[in-house]
Amino acid sequence: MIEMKDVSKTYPNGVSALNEVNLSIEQGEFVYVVGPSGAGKSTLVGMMYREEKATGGSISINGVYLNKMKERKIPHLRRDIGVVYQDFKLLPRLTVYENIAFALEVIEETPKNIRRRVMEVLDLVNLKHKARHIPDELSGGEQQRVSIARAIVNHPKTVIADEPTGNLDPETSWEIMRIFEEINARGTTVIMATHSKDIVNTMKKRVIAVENGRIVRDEHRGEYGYEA
Ligand SMILES: Nc1ncnc2c1ncn2[C@@H]1O[C@H](COP(=O)(O)OP(=O)(O)OP(=O)(O)O)[C@@H](O)[C@H]1O
Repeated sequence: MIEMKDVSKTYPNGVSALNEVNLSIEQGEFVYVVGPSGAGKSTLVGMMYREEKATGGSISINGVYLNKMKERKIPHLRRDIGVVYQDFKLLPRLTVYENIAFALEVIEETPKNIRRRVMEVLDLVNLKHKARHIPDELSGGEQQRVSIARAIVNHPKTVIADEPTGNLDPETSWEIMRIFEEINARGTTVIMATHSKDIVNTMKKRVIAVENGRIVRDEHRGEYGYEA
């Protein structure tokens, strides 16, 4: 469960990006975060994995309070939260296999378990045949599938995605969304900031709308609510 109580964020330059936000997300939910450009979506989801630190209020994930967390504990937190970015953030010199295995090597999994688990997630995203390729040899959609595989390889309880289809064409975006649906169906919480009206309106999930750093709407089976 993720809980935010009166969470605010003012950046060092004085920009107030979030204002006393309250929200609660249960394990296993699928939540879209929508809103105009600059509304505070990235700031909101970034605070859930301590990419951004709140300047007011409290955030907890499964009972762990993120704003009190010491910097050295952050890698530990990230083991339980998978993150997917708009621009994939794959390591360019490593193969697909190595990009995914890396997350398991740092926690000193046995080579046998690493191999089994990497092949399992590659199978889930349908990319076993590209295991030995480097990111540059893949399409955008394939690179995003690798980054999703990397995000879930540790069996995180939560996956946070910040505009994961922002760089992809509509058809490829739907392939990516089917993978997120599958991940969510297995019990993982999925929280996704997006500008995709089509996806939000078709999928009928919980929708949280942010405007000027405040939550202005929180609906189950919600709509995008803005022009695309
Ligand atoms: N590192 C930063 N330093 C200062 N201001 C920032 C920083 N990051 C974001 N902001 C400001 O905070 C506000 C919220 O930005 P944020 O990126 O969270 O919005 P967003 O809804 O994700 O926008 P977009 O849809 O364009 O990605 C904006 O006014 C933005 O300019």
